[in-house]
Amino acid sequence: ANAFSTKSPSSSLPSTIGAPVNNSNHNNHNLLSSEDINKIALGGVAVIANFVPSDLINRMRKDAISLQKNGHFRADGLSNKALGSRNDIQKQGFTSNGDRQTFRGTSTSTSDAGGGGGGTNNNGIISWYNTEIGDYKTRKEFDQLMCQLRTQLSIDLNRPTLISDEQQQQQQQQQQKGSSRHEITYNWYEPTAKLGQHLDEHHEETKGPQGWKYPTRRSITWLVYLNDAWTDEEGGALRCLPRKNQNINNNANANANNNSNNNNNNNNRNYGPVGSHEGNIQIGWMDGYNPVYLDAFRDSGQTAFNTEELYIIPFGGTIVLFDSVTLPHSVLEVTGKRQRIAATGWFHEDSQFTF
Ligand SMILES: O=C(O)CCC(=O)C(=O)O
Ligand SMILES: [Fe+2]
Repeated sequence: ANAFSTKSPSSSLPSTIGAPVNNSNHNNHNLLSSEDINKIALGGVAVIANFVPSDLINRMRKDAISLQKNGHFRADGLSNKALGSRNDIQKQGFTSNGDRQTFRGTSTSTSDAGGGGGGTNNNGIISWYNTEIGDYKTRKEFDQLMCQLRTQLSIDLNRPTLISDEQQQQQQQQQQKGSSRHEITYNWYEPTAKLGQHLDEHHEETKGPQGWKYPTRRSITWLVYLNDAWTDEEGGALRCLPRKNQNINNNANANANNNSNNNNNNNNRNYGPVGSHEGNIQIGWMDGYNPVYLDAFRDSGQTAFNTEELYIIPFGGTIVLFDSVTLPHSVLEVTGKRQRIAATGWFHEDSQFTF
């Protein structure tokens, strides 16, 4: 299958606020089916095999390997706040063998899950767009595919600020510097490396004063695996805990009506889209009338009880997409002999200062 082929929207959705919309005017950038869009909108995980052509995957893998050889990756893990700044690799105790290593596309991050090495060169050029290292042409080609994807997500998920500064971004890209609104990285796991369970972004409300500090925050996470095939036995699966029973047939009214049935019918407990939209400051999702933030360890956070478990094998060419706030996930230990290589990134949208 050609990753660039147009897929037509199939199902129609209830038009609740913030629900994904079927817009017939976006055929030029229709990389995802409406089924995939619905999964992302409703707290699930979209997984598409062979999304990126194998020729491009092979060139990206070679690029990552050459950047690794030339010392452009940095050990990078999940920071422990008790140990101080996450940028202090030594304090945090990250190692190249035990932790993820990152070749970063930006130096800015609003989240614990990000941060890490690389960033910009002396001219302020983001590493991904640095023409002087590795295979810039290939990284640029991939970047263009991801920009197309972001445009579709912005329209179909009804998250306008995913692309609202498009013009500014284009200017920045012309200067080959990249944009802080799109983090784009290579990630590298040596055998025995793993990554603990985390969320890529947190609800503004659970971050306290920090929550309103940055103009943008992560909105959509994307992962593209670069491994030449991969087997279960090699470990390194992506473990996800998506919301259970994402049910697109339930609209806001069904939500209210069925609320009293919660005890009898747990399967139909959660309704409505996840993420940021009008009047909803980026909750994980609504459980009846209660917002579920997922950051249970934070004062204002809550736990989601109604999740299922999903394991994704990091097979070359596969793309994985999910809402950055909603999905707890981890990378299981790489048990085989090969390195696990991926391109990963985050599309940003505006932080919500008022509601
Ligand atoms: O590589 C993966 O499958 C996931 C990586 C991840 O969760 C992250 O970098 O935040
Ligand atoms: Fe993550």
